[in-house]
Amino acid sequence: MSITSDSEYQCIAPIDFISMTKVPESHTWVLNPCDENLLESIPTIDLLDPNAISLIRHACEKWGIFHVINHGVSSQLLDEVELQTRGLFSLPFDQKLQAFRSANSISGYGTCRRSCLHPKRMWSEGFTIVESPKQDVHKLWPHDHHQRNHFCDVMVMYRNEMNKLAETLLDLMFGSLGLTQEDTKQVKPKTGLKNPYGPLQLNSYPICPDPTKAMGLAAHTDTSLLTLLYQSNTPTSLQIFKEGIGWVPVHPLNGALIVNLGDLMQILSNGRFKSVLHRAVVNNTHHRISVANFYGPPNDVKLSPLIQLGNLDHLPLYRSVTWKEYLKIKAKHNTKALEFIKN
Ligand SMILES: O=C(O)CCC(=O)C(=O)O
Ligand SMILES: [Fe+2]
Repeated sequence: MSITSDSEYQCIAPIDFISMTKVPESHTWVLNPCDENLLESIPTIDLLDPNAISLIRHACEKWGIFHVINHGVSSQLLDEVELQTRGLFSLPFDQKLQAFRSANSISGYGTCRRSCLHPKRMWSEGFTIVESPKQDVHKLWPHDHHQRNHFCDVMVMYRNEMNKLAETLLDLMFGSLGLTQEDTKQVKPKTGLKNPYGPLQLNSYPICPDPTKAMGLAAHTDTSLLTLLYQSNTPTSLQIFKEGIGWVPVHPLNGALIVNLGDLMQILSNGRFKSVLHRAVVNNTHHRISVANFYGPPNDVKLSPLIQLGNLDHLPLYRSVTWKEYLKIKAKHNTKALEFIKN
């Protein structure tokens, strides 16, 4: 496994959102809204653009997030991933609970792992795939082996495509800092391992009777090196926090994938690239889904700012940590975690 178990987090079961006609007290948040009329928007990078490398560097320094187009992942595969994800979350609630994740595991059905860090619950449910999804999927469709096999095949294919794309993007990002593939090879997942990559997270945001009072996914940064996110073409839900502006909406862009930087990238780049604070809100007309592929190094590789290489010639801002150690710090300090490994 390339990630720690979630014993640091308490497992909290979702509720049956379909049966809710109002937002219960347990799920009521006070939201500081986002200005939907903002003209600012995240950059879009065309991977076929000859200037892609410098555009990526600019996007990573200024935004920590961008849309990527001409990424080489087929629209048929993206459509199928959305269809399968919708199929899973449309199962009866009792059926989904059969695959409820246990206290010492990450995989399966449940609420966002960070739910227990907040006094109120979120308006979302998730399904996490760490190694093979086979066991959990068996609990969801016990009598339909065709459906089970198809779901697993689609998700495995998608993960492979995402990890290939993440690798390409990582080379471009590191390359833009003057780092070579040799410099960075130890922080990349190792294909020889049983399960070299981070988890795949399927997110579902059911229709909400009062979106002004509910939170889909609370503000957080990802711990990964980078996250590749697919979002359904439903009303805008993802928002990022930009210093000096506030919450900026990330509108769906047909065929594009979202690339967002995680804390490990901020550490490796010695703060040159920023991990992005983001959250998801909900709506009262459409069931939204998103699929996040968290890409990162093997669990036990020590990561420190790559200052002696490339053109990161400053004192290291962060001490070295493994992904596993950092997840423990994150479970305790959430969005303040990076402060705790500052030199
Ligand atoms: O649903 C989204 O747009 C965001 C998902 C996300 O941030 C996550 O899974 O970490
Ligand atoms: Fe995230």
